[in-house]
Amino acid sequence: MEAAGAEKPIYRASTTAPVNIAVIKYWGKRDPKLNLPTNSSLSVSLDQADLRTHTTASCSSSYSSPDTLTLNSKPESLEGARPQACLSSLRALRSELEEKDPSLPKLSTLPLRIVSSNNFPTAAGLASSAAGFAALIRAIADLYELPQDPTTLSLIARQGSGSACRSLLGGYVAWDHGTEADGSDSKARLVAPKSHWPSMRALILVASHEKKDVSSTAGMQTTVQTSQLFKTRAEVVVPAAMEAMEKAIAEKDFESFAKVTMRDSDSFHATCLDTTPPIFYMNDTSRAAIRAVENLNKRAGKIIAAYTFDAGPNAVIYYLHENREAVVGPFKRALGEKEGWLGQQGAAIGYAEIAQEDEIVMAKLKSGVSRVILTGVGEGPVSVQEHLVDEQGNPAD
Ligand SMILES: Nc1ncnc2c1ncn2[C@@H]1O[C@H](COP(=O)(O)OP(=O)(O)OP(=O)(O)O)[C@@H](O)[C@H]1O
Ligand SMILES: C[C@@](O)(CCOP(=O)(O)OP(=O)(O)O)CC(=O)O
Repeated sequence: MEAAGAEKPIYRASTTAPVNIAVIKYWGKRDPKLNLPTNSSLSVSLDQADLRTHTTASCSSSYSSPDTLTLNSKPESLEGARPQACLSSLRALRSELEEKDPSLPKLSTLPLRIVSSNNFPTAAGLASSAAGFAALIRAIADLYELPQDPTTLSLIARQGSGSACRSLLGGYVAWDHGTEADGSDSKARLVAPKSHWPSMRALILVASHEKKDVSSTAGMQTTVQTSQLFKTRAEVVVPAAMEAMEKAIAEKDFESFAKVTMRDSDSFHATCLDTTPPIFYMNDTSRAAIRAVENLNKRAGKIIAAYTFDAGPNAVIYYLHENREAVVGPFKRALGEKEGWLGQQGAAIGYAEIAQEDEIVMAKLKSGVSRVILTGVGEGPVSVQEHLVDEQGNPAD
């Protein structure tokens, strides 16, 4: 935290936070108010060089109430129960510090001015809420100089958006569902840091920039209420998948990682289809991506790519760096004219021939994919000195 200006100081702290894409999906709440999940989940935090939220939290007695959030240059409400739960938990932790040490400035009593920017489309199924809430919590925790570790802070982020708790850590991250009624054991856990398995990559085929029609929050509530498959998924399918996934990560066994990833995505979307009324997050473009991945695995004679889909049609395809030509090459041939290939990773990959069996699916992808993102496993939130609020307390350009 740093303070600018003497009389009425502007206190500021800034952070970036990663997007995470789950390989075992969170879907269903056992307690909607505390945002407690029915099942555990596991994700990969992605490289912030490619996808990140940058947030500055500031407070000052020169600000007027209420607290404000500016997201991508537009005002965003903080009035909902979820952001309010996060803000009051963080203020309570700061006021504990202030009570213990009366010499500390009483930041917990000052209005907050938060400015944030996502370098990717917001609310298009690219987990913006996860990176967004993780950055919000981390930036305010840094502003308040809270001593709590990321796992403890994940308890707060979870109340903003469930998947956000996993973005407080880098690498391979689990969110244990926990069993306590108050949610005190429902938090993020580091399964393995990025350094354990740094060669994991992700090719994201952005199939939609549109805001989705059924939000994750609403969709999972309807699934809990109406799906018959849901109970088996939560009680049988996911616990077995979590065990298999943790083993696959520990052993850096990509084939197992991929099998579990694809099966879990299929299981989650089957549960959505089993909801009344049914929820369709995947579209023809998504299904073409599945076929393309199946075909390239068949050609390789082993599993070298794994698809997964969140609550939207975008495909995330995990693969290892050593297989980049075989996995990404055919997509580059078909989608080379789309935005997203110019970065270091995309430029290094050659154009592979499109196999005959891929011609139809690649044509579908060509018409349905708007851009690609090449990224990989990354680190957790990082404190930065670049502030989005200037020394006078105004949003910086
Ligand atoms: N940088 C940010 N800071 C604070 N809140 C954010 C930020 N970015 C996104 N959000 C919040 O998250 C909301 C979008 O969440 P939503 O769940 O609809 O989409 P998504 O996260 O992209 O998709 P999904 O979670 O299903 O993958 C935004 O409307 C906003 O309220
Ligand atoms: C399909 C998912 O991406 C669902 C994410 O749901 P959210 O975390 O957005 O839901 P809320 O807790 O209601 O905010 C799967 C996942 O990320 O695990």
